Amino acid sequence: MNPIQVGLLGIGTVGSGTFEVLRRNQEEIRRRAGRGIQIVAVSRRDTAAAQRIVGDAATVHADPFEIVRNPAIDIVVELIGGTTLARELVLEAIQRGKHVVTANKALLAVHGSEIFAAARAQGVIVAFEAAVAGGIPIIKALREGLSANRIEWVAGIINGTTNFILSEMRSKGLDFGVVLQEAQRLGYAEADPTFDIEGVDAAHKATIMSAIAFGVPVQFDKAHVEGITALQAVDIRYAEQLGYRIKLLGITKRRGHGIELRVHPTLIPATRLIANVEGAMNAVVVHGDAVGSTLYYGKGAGSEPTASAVIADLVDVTRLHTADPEQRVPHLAFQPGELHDTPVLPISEVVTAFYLRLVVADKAGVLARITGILAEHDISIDAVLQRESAEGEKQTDLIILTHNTVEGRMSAALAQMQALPTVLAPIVKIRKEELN
Ligand SMILES: NC(=O)c1ccc[n+]([C@@H]2O[C@H](COP(=O)([O-])OP(=O)(O)OC[C@H]3O[C@@H](n4cnc5c(N)ncnc54)[C@H](O)[C@@H]3O)[C@@H](O)[C@H]2O)c1
Ligand SMILES: N[C@@H](CCO)C(=O)O
Ligand code: NA
Repeated sequence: MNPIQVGLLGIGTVGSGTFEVLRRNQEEIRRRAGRGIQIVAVSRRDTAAAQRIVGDAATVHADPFEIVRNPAIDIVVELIGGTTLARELVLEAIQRGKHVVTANKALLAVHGSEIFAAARAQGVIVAFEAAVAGGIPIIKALREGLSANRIEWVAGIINGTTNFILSEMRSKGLDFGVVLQEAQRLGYAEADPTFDIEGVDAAHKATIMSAIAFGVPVQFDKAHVEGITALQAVDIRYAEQLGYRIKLLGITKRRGHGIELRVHPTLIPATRLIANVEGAMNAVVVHGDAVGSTLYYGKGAGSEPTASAVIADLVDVTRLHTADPEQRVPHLAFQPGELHDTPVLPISEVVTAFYLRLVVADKAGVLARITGILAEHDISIDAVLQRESAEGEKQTDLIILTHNTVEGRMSAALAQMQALPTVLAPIVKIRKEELN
């Protein structure tokens, strides 16, 4: 049988890795897929650069629509990124009956419902393993391996750039800006690194996992998103003294009648495996009612690790494209007619424990006043640490770990504490999860 014909839109970090791994392992991949997989056309604005990568193995196009409109192409691989042009290209490819493989989490988190509906109508596959946690087969695990379970929660380090930054800051005492530049040089960071450091990229990925875990539509606009730019070195140190590490986590959880969907810096016990995931590595914990907690670890970014997921999708599509669409794994794991409209809860209804750091006047009665306010709001304390403040004499850093509470209640208590004349600086609040 002739090899299946693939067109690559975008041949940058992930595209060039995809081309190289497919070339290097073509025989192994053919034996698995039952048919060769061949990239026959690529698109990049800088056509000379693309030509240098592909030689005479594929045609090079400045205009990606030339590939989408080429009737000889069976599968379009979208590796351009962004949500405007990528959306147009993907929708047109689907309209023309082509299967799509994409690594574009932003596109799916924002336009996923439209794209999956279009794909269903045309009977084509949209595969996206590379979009979440790069090379880790987490989509496969959630959609297929864990399908017996009622999934309770998913929590992951799903942005390599920020984990790399947090790790380097903690272990080498390096400055935020220096580490970010290194992450960009290594090809981990998004074209616009604010997406990484402000938590948006992790929220895109958490949104996709939430949809697949709970059988709800993708709804990025409902996610609560905080990044790491406000995080201070002093809190990383205090957290360590209390036996915790701070990680940027993407979390989605069942809670009563709703779902929590949030990204924020989080204290996690230093003894958890996931607390020891360093550098650009990713890790995701999935908790199912039958299986308990399972952990998936590996490279979530970079050229060949991400290519590994793109090519796994190409193999799936090659095996399945002739199958009856009813026999395929549904895009969002649940049958399209079986998605529920379970609401995503506002952050005020989310339940977590908290780390608080207050800079207070070093006077008798201050601690009692603060613990009193927490008690008035029915928030119970887990641990208290008092340290000499770097801010100056007659000031003390007061670090409080609380037990679980509803965020709205904590916000009310914080407002009251912040108004005390003995509280001398903005109170730092970081959420804490036990992940057990
Ligand atoms: N880099 C990673 O580690 C990684 C990991 C997982 C997912 N992703 C996702 O994969 C996608 C690609 O990321 P990347 O890191 O390879 O990006 P990149 O910037 O290295 O490559 C993008 C490519 O698209 C091409 N391109 C952009 N606009 C174009 C246009 N109008 N016409 C033709 N070509 C155009 C660029 O020339 C470039 O070759 C993004 O959606 C990204 O979020 C990246
Ligand atoms: N910018 C992303 C790439 C992988 O999606 C990261 O740092 O994890
Ligand atoms: Na993946």
